[in-house]
Amino acid sequence: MAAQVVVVGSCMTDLVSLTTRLPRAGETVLGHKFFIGFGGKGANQCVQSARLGANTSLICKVGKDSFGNDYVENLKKNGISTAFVDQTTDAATGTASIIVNSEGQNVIVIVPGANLLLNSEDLKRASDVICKAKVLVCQLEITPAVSLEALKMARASGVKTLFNPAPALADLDPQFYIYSDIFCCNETEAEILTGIPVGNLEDAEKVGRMLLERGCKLVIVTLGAEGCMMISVEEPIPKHVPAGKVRAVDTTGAGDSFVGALAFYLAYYPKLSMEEMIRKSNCIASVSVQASGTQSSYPYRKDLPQDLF
Ligand SMILES: Nc1ncnc2c1ncn2[C@@H]1O[C@H](COP(=O)(O)OP(=O)(O)OP(=O)(O)O)[C@@H](O)[C@H]1O
Ligand SMILES: [K+]
Repeated sequence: MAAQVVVVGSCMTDLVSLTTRLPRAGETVLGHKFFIGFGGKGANQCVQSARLGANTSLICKVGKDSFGNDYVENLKKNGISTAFVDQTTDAATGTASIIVNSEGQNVIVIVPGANLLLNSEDLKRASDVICKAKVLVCQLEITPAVSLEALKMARASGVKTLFNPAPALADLDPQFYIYSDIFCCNETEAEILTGIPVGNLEDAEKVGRMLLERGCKLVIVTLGAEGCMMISVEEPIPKHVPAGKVRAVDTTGAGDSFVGALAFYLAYYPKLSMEEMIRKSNCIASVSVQASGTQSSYPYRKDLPQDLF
């Protein structure tokens, strides 16, 4: 079965230590808990899509090391095709070393490692899968030029492109706007890209109009508990799509849950209106904020209200 949702993006192993306080330079502190999590925006989005029932393939690079081996296992457990997951000896699997103190403050070191070695050759090897997809999803945790090339390959084959400009780059190549059918950013990314601080719906609408002018066909700005703002060339009057009220315990990874869910609806329910797809994706992301962690908080189709399908 060909993958309907193809993600070109990152895998990161999260190494999380919990301590009472953060160490100062040169200091050693004793932590009380350690755990390893699977993260990276590309993999997160792919996992959420797969858990909703999408046939998925992730195009990425990890190290030929124990973290890389474990990551491949994790993708397989989620039913994701790993045919284009490459393991390299030239760099380590991407890691995020995270220390969290009892006030919830953190310090984080990200080493992208193998993610930055994903290249044009890897895309060419996967071109058949990219060109036969319904939806291609990209972010910016790999070399941006590689993401852009993947978007161009998809566009040339009439594959819908969903681009999440995260983490944001102030000097984003303007071609990204043109090659994104759907450009989906959060408030921080919106501000870095446009210089407009987003504190409310009106600000998000201004961002949306500016990004349409830059060449996007459809812009979504996610607004946390407020849901999303959408605006498109076809429907230039901005719409607010609210999220349901829930008790949030940990919003980490909500943006990736939203993007993964949206990719699923674009691929499998193309006749739904965009507003309805966003409403359903809000529902799924709002489930993820009610559990801790990133992928560990992403819901499976069997545990969701069946009217979402
Ligand atoms: N408190 C909340 N209640 C309900 N839904 C939420 C809440 N926070 C986030 N969501 C859902 O998740 C989506 C994405 O959230 P947000 O805009 O915070 O993304 P983000 O900043 O990229 O997230 P993160 O960086 O924490 O992964 C929202 O559009 C909404 O659907
Ligand atoms: K979460």
